[in-house]
Amino acid sequence: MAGKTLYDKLWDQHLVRQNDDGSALIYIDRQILHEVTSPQAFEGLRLANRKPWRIDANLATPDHNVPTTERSGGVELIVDPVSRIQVKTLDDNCDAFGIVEFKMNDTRQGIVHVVGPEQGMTLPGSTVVCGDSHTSTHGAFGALAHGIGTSEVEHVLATQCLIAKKMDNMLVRVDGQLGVGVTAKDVVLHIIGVIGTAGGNGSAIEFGGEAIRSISMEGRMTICNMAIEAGARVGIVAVDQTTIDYFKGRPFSPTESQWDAAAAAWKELVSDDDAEFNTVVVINAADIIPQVTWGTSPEMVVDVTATVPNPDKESDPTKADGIRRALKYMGLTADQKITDIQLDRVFIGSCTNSRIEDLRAAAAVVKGRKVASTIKQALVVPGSGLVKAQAEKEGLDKIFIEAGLEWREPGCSMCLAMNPDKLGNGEHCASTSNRNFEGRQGFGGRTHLVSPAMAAAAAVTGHFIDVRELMGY
Ligand SMILES: CC(C)[C@H](C(=O)O)[C@@H](O)C(=O)O
Ligand code: SF4
Repeated sequence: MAGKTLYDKLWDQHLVRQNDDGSALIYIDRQILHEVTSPQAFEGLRLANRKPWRIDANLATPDHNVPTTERSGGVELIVDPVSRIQVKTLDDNCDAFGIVEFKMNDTRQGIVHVVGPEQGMTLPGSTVVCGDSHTSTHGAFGALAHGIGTSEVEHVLATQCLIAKKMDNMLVRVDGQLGVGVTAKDVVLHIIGVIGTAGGNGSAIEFGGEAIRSISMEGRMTICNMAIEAGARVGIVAVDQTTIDYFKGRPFSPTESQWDAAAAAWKELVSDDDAEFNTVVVINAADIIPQVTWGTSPEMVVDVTATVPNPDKESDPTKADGIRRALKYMGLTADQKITDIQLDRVFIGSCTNSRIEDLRAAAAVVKGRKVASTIKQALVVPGSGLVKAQAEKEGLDKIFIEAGLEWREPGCSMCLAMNPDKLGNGEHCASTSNRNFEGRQGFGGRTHLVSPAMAAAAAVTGHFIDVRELMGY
């Protein structure tokens, strides 16, 4: 019998019951909650007169609707009534049910997918869910993590179990070493360019290979974060020493007396050498250079040195139509150079790229430079209050402010238009987030997905530029 993949192992370790119809019941170790997808779940509990089954398995924080400007005035200062009610409702529900919540003005508040790992709430070998598609982020730690719907949030709160169906196994192997100035974001955008936004449908993608092994935990989170953009609900990376080192001393990590046993168990969280995957995709790290999306789907991505595609050169009529539509929405012309795209705003943040390493990368580029005069706004939004504090300790805030970027409070911010940070109609934004759908960052807004270093380079030049060229790598 063939060996097991990491996904198989995690599944088997959490399987409570396998049903004949293919569905199964799996045990959920941790649930993370935010204000958008939890209100009806709590309401459901109330109506059924239930309590959460294991209160301390949950952690909550508001992120999507919080303003990122000065907010010491508390929840009442949220102008939009729907946003205000959502944040207040999360506060009230967590108070009522006794769930630990990092409220808006708690220094530990932030984007759920930054806060969970940072606190050690997400652990290797655990199952983690959240009513949010980018829960795939947590798979970077060798955890089985994916987004769930609101009714499932209620089910997990009530029973600590989830009805699920086992996915296929897919391996995306990135062989060789990444070049200087090429980051995890470029890797995942390149992968999506190769396999497409439906490439991972129905699969749990394990990211492996030499290049992935050499990437930090922050970078692995960036990659797993966008597994969902490749069609997979689950992205996963095997545990190694980098993973284990990340958890030392985090608030919810195993304590001193349990540490050795935990670390020994975590080391087993790798796919067996003879494990069989349903699909294997091999990518050569040397082929990856900084990436920029030009269209309205993450798979519409090219090298920064390339040109915008020409629909007349596309033989598949459906694809040609898709390119035409995207070019129209994006206000771009076929064959235009990517480096000729002028930008209006820059957004450095989101659960894809708002961790300390991302901020360091962006700061290294803007240091000693100024935001181009044609840029209306360049925002830096740390993923959590703790990331913000660390960045300030390192003086990164001063570098950003000095260069003319705005230094904000943590939250989802301009990743999606659920708070005051939005694009204007027709504006182009170099964004480190994960989705470039029509209207994602504001009505008529035009999103280009890039790495933090590339966004920073765009901020100081006003257009896309190969960051390796700017930095003289
Ligand atoms: C609001 C939430 C349900 C949504 C998600 O599930 O991903 C959001 O976080 C997003 O990125 O679009
Ligand atoms: S930062 Fe963006 S992608 Fe991440 S959870 Fe918030 S809205 Fe979703």
